[in-house]
Amino acid sequence: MPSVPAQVTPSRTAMADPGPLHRLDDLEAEARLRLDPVHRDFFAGGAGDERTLRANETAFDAYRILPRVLRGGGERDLRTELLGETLPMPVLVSPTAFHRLAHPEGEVATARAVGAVGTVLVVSMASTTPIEAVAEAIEPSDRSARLWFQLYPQPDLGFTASVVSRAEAAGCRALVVTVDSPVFGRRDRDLRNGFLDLPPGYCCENMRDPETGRVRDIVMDATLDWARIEWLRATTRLPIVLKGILHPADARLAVAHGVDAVLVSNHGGRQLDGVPASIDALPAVVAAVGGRIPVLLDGGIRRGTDILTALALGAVAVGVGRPVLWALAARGERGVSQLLDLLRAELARAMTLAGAVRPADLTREMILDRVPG
Ligand SMILES: Cc1cc2nc3c(=O)[nH]c(=O)nc-3n(C[C@H](O)[C@H](O)[C@H](O)COP(=O)(O)O)c2cc1C
Ligand SMILES: CCCCC(=O)C(=O)O
Repeated sequence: MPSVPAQVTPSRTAMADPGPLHRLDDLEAEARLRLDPVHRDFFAGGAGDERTLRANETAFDAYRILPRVLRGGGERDLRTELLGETLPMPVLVSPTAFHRLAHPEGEVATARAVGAVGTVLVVSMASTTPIEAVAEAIEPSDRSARLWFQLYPQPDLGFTASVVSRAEAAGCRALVVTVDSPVFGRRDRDLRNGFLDLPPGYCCENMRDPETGRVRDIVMDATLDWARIEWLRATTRLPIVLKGILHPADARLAVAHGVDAVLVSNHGGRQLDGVPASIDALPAVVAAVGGRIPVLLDGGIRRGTDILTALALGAVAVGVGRPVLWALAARGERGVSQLLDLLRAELARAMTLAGAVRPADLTREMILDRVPG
């Protein structure tokens, strides 16, 4: 397998205290200074012409918040019920691969930071730290991160079952099955950069064969179908979240197959270019599901007002992907905590200004859509 060409050596000297974080955007700028440009392109990039990647963020421009006033309420309460648990806020960390390319402490640093706020970290199947080590890193804390495990179902059912068992044994509380990747998206930046595999010394630790210790490649399986979801349903007692639902008909099928939640996502614009921005696909999925299971969303969430918009349009919670990688690369564990604190503070302020005390107070009528730019 080709390794990554040597590029700049990111500066990893002892980080001075980066100070407070005022804007999420600052993290990306700081990360750019520290990351190998090839890895930065892998994190930042999308498929094809990156139309969907851009749309994920810009689509929020077409929505306006119609606030209510004189509703009082004092302190905001961001607590969110999801899959039988109470999260401190409606924000999850979406699964992203290869955190050790962002920071030497990788997924362990991410998990500790997520633990500090006690929300959900969806650990990628393509994590560069084994799920057991991620779980151990957060064990001693009383405000632990809740770990969910993201799965690319593999054609080898025995191996898939063994990965699911590992996730269960490590204490993961849900299985997030990615269904938008029957084949890998075509990503021009990575092709140009020759980034086809992890550099020496890193691997997808969750792909280690329990018997041989050999690390398998992740297979994007074009035979994946609803029968395999039924098989998974019968294989695990963990709640199953389908990640990568965009079509309302698929959302209805998800409900019919006993899935516990759907995550409206286009994989951060990295799979099929030309699909709608996640926020634009959300309302039809919410309508199709009709409250029977929770609907989550990721893609382009960068501000508290983006979270507010998604919740008002019917999402129960949202995920963030790239911002976590920028935070990790820029400031390590502290950066990820600062990012989550910033999103929480921005959401609380936006809710206060919009007259909502709790997420449940955010309703469809508070959003005007198709506002011309
Ligand atoms: C560098 C990178 C790696 C990703 N790796 C995975 C992955 O391993 N599994 C997965 O289901 N989604 C993966 N995703 C998609 C994210 O879970 C999420 O859907 C997306 O990043 C959300 O959009 P955002 O980056 O605009 O927040 C990845 C995204 C990025 C940017
Ligand atoms: C095999 C790694 C998959 C990571 C991924 O899902 C992505 O880059 O979007």
